[in-house]
Amino acid sequence: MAQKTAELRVDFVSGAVAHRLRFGGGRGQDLPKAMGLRAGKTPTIVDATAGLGRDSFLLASLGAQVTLIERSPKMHALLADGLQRAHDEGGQFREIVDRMTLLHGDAKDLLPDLGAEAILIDPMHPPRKNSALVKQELRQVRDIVGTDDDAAELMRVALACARKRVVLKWPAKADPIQGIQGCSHQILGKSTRYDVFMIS
Ligand SMILES: C[S@@+](CC[C@H](N)C(=O)[O-])C[C@H]1O[C@@H](n2cnc3c(N)ncnc32)[C@H](O)[C@@H]1O
Repeated sequence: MAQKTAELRVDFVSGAVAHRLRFGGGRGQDLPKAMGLRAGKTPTIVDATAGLGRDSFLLASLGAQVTLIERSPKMHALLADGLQRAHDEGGQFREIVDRMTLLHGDAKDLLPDLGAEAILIDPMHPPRKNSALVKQELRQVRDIVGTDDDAAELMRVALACARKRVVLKWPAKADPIQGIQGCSHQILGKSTRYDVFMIS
C-alpha cells in the first residue's frame, strides 16, 4: 500500500525541533559554534536561506536575534504560520520566536541593507545518488523550491555584506560549490559540514 505523505508544515512546538530544544547540546553544537556563539558572545544573525526555520530556531533558542530570509512564497507562508503558532503557544516558545524576524524576498537583494554580523547560507543542494535516504521532509521542500543553482552568487553577496563571518552549511561528502574562495576553517560533522569564512 502506498504511504500517505504528511502535509509539509513548520512546527517548532513538537517533534524534532522541540526535542532538540529540550535535549540539544547548547552552544557546543556545531551550528552555534560555527556561527560564533560562545559564552558572553551572541552575534546578530541573518539566516539567508530560511527553509523550515530549524537552524534559525536553534540559534534563537540560544539567545541570538535572527533575521530569516525566504524567497519561496510557499515556504515563506509555511514559516509565517509556524512562527505564529509558536507565538500563540506562549512561554519559552513565544520568547524564542520573538527573537526571529521573517522577511520575504531574495537574500541577494536584501542582505546589503541588513548589516549582519554573521550570515548563514544553507542552500538546497543537488540530489544525492542514494536519494532514497533523503528525508521525506527534505524531498517535499525540494518539490517546492527546486535546487538553489545561484548558491555561489549568494555566497559572494554574503561575503561582501557580513561584518564578522559567513557560514556555509553543506553535505559533508558533497563536492564544494565552484567559484567561491576557500574558507577559514571547517567544522565537520557526520553528515553535515560548516565552512566558516571569517571577514577580516
Ligand atoms: C535547504 S533549505 C534551508 C533549510 C534551513 N536551514 C532549515 O533549518 O530549515 C534552503 C531554503 O533557502 C531558500 N533560498 C535559497 N536561496 C535563497 C535566496 N537567495 N534568498 C532567499 N531564500 C533562498 C530556498 O527557497 C529554501 O527554502
